[in-house]
Amino acid sequence: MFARRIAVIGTGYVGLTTGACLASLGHHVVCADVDVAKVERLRAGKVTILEPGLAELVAEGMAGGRLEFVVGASAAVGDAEVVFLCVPTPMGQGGAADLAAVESVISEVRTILPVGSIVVNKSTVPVGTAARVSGLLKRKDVPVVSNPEFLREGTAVHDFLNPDRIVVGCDIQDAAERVAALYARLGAPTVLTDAASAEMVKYAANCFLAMKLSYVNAIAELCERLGADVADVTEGMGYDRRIGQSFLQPGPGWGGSCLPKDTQALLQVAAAVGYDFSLLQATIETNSHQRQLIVAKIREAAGGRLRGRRIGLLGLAFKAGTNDLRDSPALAVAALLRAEGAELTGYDPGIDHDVDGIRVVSDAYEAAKDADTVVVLTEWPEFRGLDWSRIRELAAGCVVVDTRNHLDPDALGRHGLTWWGVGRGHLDVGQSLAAVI
Ligand SMILES: NC(=O)c1ccc[n+]([C@@H]2O[C@H](COP(=O)([O-])OP(=O)(O)OC[C@H]3O[C@@H](n4cnc5c(N)ncnc54)[C@H](O)[C@@H]3O)[C@@H](O)[C@H]2O)c1
Ligand SMILES: O=c1ccn([C@@H]2O[C@H](COP(=O)(O)OP(=O)(O)O[C@H]3O[C@H](CO)[C@@H](O)[C@H](O)[C@H]3O)[C@@H](O)[C@H]2O)c(=O)[nH]1
Repeated sequence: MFARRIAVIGTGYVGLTTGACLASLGHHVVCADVDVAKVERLRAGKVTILEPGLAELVAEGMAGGRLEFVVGASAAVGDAEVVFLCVPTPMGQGGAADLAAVESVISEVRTILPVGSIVVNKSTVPVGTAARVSGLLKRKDVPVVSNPEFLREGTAVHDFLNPDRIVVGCDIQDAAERVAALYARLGAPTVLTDAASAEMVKYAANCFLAMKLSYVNAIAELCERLGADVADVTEGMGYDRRIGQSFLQPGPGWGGSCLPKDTQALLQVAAAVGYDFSLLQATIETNSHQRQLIVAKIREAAGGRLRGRRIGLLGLAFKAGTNDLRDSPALAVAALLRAEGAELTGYDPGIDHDVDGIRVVSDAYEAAKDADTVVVLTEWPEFRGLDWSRIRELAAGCVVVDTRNHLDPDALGRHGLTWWGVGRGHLDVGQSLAAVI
């Protein structure tokens, strides 16, 4: 393998992981960000996002002289052979992806990119963006390649180094092959395609995952109304290899920094070409409805009203293993509870500051203290091992609403608590789950 000189623009979840992992594969990487304080922290070896193994890889790369951090894209690209764009593409007006950061980097570096270098788009961008970036670059010698990233937050390093697949798209085959070669050591299946198809893979995959989750949340609601147990239903579905066991866990709705914006963006892209993507629209609406259903469940658990009720929230991040609060379903549910007059105290292992009107405390017991209802919103493993008899003593009420079906219902029942899951019925004090379903 040839070590390449690589620039990575943007040092967030994707950029920092890409930079540190490519350095660990032997490449020489310069990472750039506009956020001066972030660059200073990274230079001091401080990684503030919660990603297992990332701080260690950053330290290793810096110590080995293969990874450095600079302020501003122009300071990174001077002698780069390959330039990765890992900047945000947030939801813009009307739901379309906002490409301002991508465009700003291109206008910053277009005249100083080395002859024959390659621009690689790793940010999630709508079909046609590679062509648009090419047009902005006005550099016939610099191909633009689409190489979408599929890592998940909380397992970013693992996912980057053990990908299910690498997708590389460019209308110039040689450029696509040069980018694919950077990952050769990973031995992953590689899809070499045109730029538009590579861009489409990313949205098609994320929207499919969102659709799977909305579907399973709808099935969970039906299970609840019909007296079936969604855990057994999804297990039974998942053994079918065409369906698979993963992404079948019902919850308070899907969220995070990607699925919500990417579903909206594809909807806009579809509308722009005259296609009414009602399946995707329903996927989004079902997700928003799921939050209402969860709030209705908490309201019922709290005795039919939320005004003045104290609700103890366990988990605030959009899923376990991350301290990312962007588009967190937990915060969306919390906002609805607050709008109905509930008083919220919350605990999350990754969060140490108050958020959106939620008084954030430093452990689960403090969150449960005096709570009329305790609600699990994020599936942190530590919640399984809580001392439920202590929670029973501290809380004012005795219902735990487990929106992730994460806890052991029998363990709660043994300590005088009533467990309410999603799509699994209720477990009242002294009952075992088998008795109610
Ligand atoms: N977070 C994920 O799990 C994930 C996974 C796959 C793909 N993506 C996609 O990757 C892209 C980046 O996502 P992220 O979560 O890493 O974002 P992020 O917000 O964590 O990080 C983006 C970084 O880019 C920096 N930045 C913004 N403008 C810049 C500029 N002009 N020059 C240099 N730096 C600049 C920001 O300061 C920030 O540090 C998005 O398109 C996202 O959809 C994200
Ligand atoms: O069975 C499940 C699985 C997930 N979720 C929820 O779905 C959301 C998204 O989860 P996940 O996909 O693990 O999070 P992300 O880190 O946002 O990763 C998604 O978005 C990234 C950014 O595009 C992609 O790279 C990843 O492949 C894609 O999984 C979260 O709210 C989860 O709690 C469930 O409710 N049930």
